[in-house]
Amino acid sequence: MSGPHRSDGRHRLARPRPGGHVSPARQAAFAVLLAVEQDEAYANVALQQALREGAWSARDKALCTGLVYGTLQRQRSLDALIAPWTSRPLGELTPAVRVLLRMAVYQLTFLDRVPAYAAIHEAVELCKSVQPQAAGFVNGVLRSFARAPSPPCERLRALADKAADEAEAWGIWYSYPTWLVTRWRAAFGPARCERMLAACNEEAGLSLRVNPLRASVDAVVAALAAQGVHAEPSPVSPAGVRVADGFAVENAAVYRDGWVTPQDEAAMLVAPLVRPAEHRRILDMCAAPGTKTTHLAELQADGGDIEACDIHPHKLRLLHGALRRLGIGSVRTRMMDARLLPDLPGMREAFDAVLLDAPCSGFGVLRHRPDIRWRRTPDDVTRLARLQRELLLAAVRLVRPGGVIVYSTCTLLPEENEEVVTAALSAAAGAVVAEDIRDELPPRPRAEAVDAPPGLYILPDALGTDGFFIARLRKVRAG
Ligand SMILES: C[S@@+](CC[C@H](N)C(=O)[O-])C[C@H]1O[C@@H](n2cnc3c(N)ncnc32)[C@H](O)[C@@H]1O
Repeated sequence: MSGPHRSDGRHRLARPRPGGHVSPARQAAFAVLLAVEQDEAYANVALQQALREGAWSARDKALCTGLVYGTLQRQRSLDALIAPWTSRPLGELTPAVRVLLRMAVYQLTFLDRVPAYAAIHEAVELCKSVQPQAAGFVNGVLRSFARAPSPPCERLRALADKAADEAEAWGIWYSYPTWLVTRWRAAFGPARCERMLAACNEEAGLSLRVNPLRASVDAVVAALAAQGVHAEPSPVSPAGVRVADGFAVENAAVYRDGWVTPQDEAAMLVAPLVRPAEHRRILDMCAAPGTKTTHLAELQADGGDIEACDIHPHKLRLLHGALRRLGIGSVRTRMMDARLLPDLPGMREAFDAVLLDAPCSGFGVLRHRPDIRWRRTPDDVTRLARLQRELLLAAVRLVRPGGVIVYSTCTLLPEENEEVVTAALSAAAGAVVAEDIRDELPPRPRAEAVDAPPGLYILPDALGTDGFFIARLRKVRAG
């Protein structure tokens, strides 16, 4: 393979080899951030790969993760803070120097427990190992930054106050692209928008969905307690368990033995709305890596008939692994563009229920994917909305009269959500109608869900979960 990209999105990480002492956490964080900056690596994939490659203490793992996610998340704020201290615009520096400055200024600004000398010294040592001629420059910028009289947060506030308008000011202060702030303000109102901006910068907790084929919520809580891990039933989903920070679930028996699947609690609300117990033949159109497919099968006690489709073979392999681990036998998989499914023989109106958990811009999962905010553009949103409309129209052709379609995304833009469903309702000319799903939600999300007819949102500031949009349509006549 010639370039840095591989078909599964994984990356070759070039580790720097500094001469002076640099903690393994900072070395690895730098390698991941550089891969994101210069090779457009996905941060979560590159980070997982880096963490798999070493024997990590829990402390180093947490520091590395915090540095990668924090630096990416706060990138706009950091760039604004750094700009006054460099003679050249940041965009003209090499990716390595840009990343080193951001990583160090992130520590100097947002991490109270990291001493300034450690952040600066290790940035300079790392610089010597990758671009020695720039080490003096990095040292000078960081020392001047650290010596400035006012605290960095005050300086950031002053920079935000100078912005042209409130959306730009929040973009600098909370570190988001202005276009996204503008759209959230328009969709959810200024007060809610500001709460969402703050919430998506919080660290995500770990939640697990319990596989009822193998265990109960109480049994999982007890098994974890026996290992000294605090867990408690989720207040959001009856299938969920919240687990204490820092728990490495992939190494735990409850995971290996198929008792649990890591899943955000808002995502756990989607599959029950398909009403799997009432619908035997279900199509999951965009299924991989299968977190919701397996939930559907669990809710059918593995006694239904589920077809799971996805366009990407490497993601379908993850789904196959999940089926094996969870002991599920009622799911068949198919690799293809789901928009073409209605053209296959025997597929038209063949399903009692269809789940379309559509590919989307992902702005509801910023806590897990902080780099998305810089990666996605308004053009991506327009392109995704077109794909979503086409997929939903295919879903209408695939479900039988009387059956249901659940449409969900983990993004928070009307263009990809209520506008997609509204367009499908009008294109279907009365063949499908929207259903009110609020009363079928568990009590906490029922109280917190925000109406966005023909669907609803679970917003990320409400329950400490990711943000989701969910709508359900029922086919009332053939068409
Ligand atoms: C939001 S993810 C699905 C997540 C999955 N439902 C889960 O809970 O694990 C969207 C998926 O759609 C797939 N996809 C994108 N375009 C597609 C298409 N035209 N047909 C089928 N799958 C597609 C992507 O590969 C991705 O796995």
